[in-house]
Amino acid sequence: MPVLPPLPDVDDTLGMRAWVGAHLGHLLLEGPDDVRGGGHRGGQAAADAALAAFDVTAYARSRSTVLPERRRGASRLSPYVRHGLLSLPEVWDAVADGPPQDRRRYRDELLWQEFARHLYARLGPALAEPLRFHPPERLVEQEWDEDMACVSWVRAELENDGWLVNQTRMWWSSHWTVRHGRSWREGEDDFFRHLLDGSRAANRLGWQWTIGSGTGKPYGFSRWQVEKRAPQLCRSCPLSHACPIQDWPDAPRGPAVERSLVSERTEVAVPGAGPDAPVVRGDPEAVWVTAESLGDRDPALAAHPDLPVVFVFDEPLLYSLRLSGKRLVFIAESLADLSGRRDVEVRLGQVPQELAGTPLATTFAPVPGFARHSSAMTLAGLYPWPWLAAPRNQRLSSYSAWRKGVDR
Ligand SMILES: Cc1cc2nc3c(=O)[nH]c(=O)nc-3n(C[C@H](O)[C@H](O)[C@H](O)COP(=O)(O)OP(=O)(O)OC[C@H]3O[C@@H](n4cnc5c(N)ncnc54)[C@H](O)[C@@H]3O)c2cc1C
Repeated sequence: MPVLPPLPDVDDTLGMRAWVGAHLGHLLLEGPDDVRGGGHRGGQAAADAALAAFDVTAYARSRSTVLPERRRGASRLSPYVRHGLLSLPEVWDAVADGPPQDRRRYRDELLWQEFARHLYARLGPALAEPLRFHPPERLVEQEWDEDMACVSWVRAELENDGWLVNQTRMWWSSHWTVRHGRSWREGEDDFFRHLLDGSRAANRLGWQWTIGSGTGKPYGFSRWQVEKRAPQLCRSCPLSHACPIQDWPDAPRGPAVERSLVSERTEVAVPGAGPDAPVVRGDPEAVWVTAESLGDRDPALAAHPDLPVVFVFDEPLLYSLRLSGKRLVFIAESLADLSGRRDVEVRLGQVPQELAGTPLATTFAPVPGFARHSSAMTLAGLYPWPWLAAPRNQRLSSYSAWRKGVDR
């Protein structure tokens, strides 16, 4: 496949949508003609500005606030964390001077992200299987009431912005699976198509924890949470006097999984933790950046400041995923921003074929796709992933068991 034409300027919103529509539109959920951006601008400059503007004060109290938006305490940094524009260690350090309670709570959430990455590094695609308990079973399918203000509002925010606070992710996933018995795998795929921070690691962990597959305790979503976190939604709801979620859902946990991969210290080779130090086997001619690590401070990019950079949109993968255009706009903006400082070539096709024959430097990524592709490529330099706490065979049976094995 050809090298794609140069990206528009990162601030050229219309140009960027047109570029994504023209070159990637055949792979998108919405098709080529309805490409829109989400609620975050991609790129290192936007990521650095968002981190600089974030104040962790009052995070512990207001992290779960849904509305009004100005009272939300969540950092909204997740799309930048997801795509490696901000590493977990640098976000960790950025809150060092915050009030102790807020700093502790915030860092705890960063560790949940790290826990998700450890799970995915160790289990790979098996993270899509229930970890300890099967999902709760529903024998009678309840009617899904489209008029509920809370649920339809969450849906609109997901589709328009591609970002939700943690609280409403839990509402939606509980409503979907715990109350309605719908497949959590389908719900997870749907989130993945829209969320700008969508990662298999954190998304699968979030779904498994909400529906009780990780803990045996499904999270129940009912009117009570909406009244507490976003009361204006209940006030505006046409079903306010006949609320379908007035009571807690009947949420018995599913049966235990017979052979739980997280209850044993299972060693699964792919993708693993990656190298602890750079592995240099030759002279690279280019740096290959992946969607896991698009920032200027990517270790391979930083080690080779004068080399050209190459990124490949993985056509077969994107064809099967059918992502919303806003996700690819975010990635294209990130590459456009990088192009302001580096010589960036963007390609579309099968990753190993596109890069065949070029000795490359790259940063290890703890996802199965990296292991698959990189084994078929010529890697002259492989750089370590910036872990917050490197995997050392910690227990994965629960967050608290894992946390005990982490030196942070
Ligand atoms: C059903 C469900 C699906 C989810 N899917 C994703 C996903 O695809 N990608 C994703 O990054 N997060 C996911 N999360 C976790 C969490 O909701 C988001 O990370 C968080 O809402 C992002 O907003 P923020 O940056 O303002 O977070 P903050 O509250 O400011 O937290 C700071 C950072 O910590 C990390 N973090 C916070 N909470 C969690 C958590 N529960 N699990 C893992 N990491 C966390 C994120 O990197 C986040 O940017 C999901 C949660 C649920 C319940």
